[in-house]
Amino acid sequence: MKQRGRIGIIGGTFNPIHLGHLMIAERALEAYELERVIFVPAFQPPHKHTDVIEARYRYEMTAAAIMDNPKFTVSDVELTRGGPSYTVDTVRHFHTIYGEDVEYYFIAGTDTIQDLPTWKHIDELLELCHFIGATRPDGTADIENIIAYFGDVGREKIHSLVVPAMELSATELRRRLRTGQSIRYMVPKAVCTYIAEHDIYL
Ligand SMILES: Nc1ncnc2c1ncn2[C@@H]1O[C@H](COP(=O)(O)OP(=O)(O)OP(=O)(O)O)[C@@H](O)[C@H]1O
Ligand SMILES: O=C(O)c1ccc[n+]([C@@H]2O[C@H](COP(=O)([O-])O)[C@@H](O)[C@H]2O)c1
Repeated sequence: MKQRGRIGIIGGTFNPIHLGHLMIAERALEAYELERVIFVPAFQPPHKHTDVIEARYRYEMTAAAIMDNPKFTVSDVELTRGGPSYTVDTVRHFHTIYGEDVEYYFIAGTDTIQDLPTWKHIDELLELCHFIGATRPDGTADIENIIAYFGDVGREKIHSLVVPAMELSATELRRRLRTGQSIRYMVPKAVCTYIAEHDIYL
């Protein structure tokens, strides 16, 4: 039987995108032999309601961040769709575009994986894609409870990936920017330049 191609998807608010996101995408690509990873900035992240800048800026920063990696691409599907950015709608969209010969791996931090039981149409979503939970140094590294919660499907579809601990978050970056501190070496140079040129995070 022909082996199905594998595509990674990393969804996020990317407010702003940082080296933690890029590192987990690269590690997932390598560990799961993904052909490429699609970065999908959320238009309206379902679980985040405050302190989110306009989607266009977050999309453009993401495009700038991945520019030098031919295996990384960015999709505007959630911006175009508008409304709350439910992952099930996004993965359905990719299934429609690329057909059934592709397996999808949604890449996330373990903090995100902890919330999976509350996601829209999670049972359908677990049929449509795998999840890779990259360890995050915030006490949410153990996702065994979530894997067990979903039983056989959880054991088949949710995977834990140990990655180097990077104590980086967009929250911390926004805090640093607002207090005039440096974010150099925490985001790609192109993202530093973009933020400086667009006067965002004032
Ligand atoms: N340092 C990190 N290590 C591992 N995973 C991360 C890291 N930073 C973010 N992620 C994961 O990347 C995905 C997208 O993250 P998101 O855009 O919400 O960034 P964030 O840094 O968590 O943002 P914020 O601090 O605003 O909540 C999430 O699944 C998150 O868990
Ligand atoms: O589909 C859902 O119900 C759902 C609920 C919470 C988060 N998500 C997705 O998970 C990704 C990470 O979300 P966040 O809020 O940590 O940036 C992003 O792509 C969100 O759209 C999706």
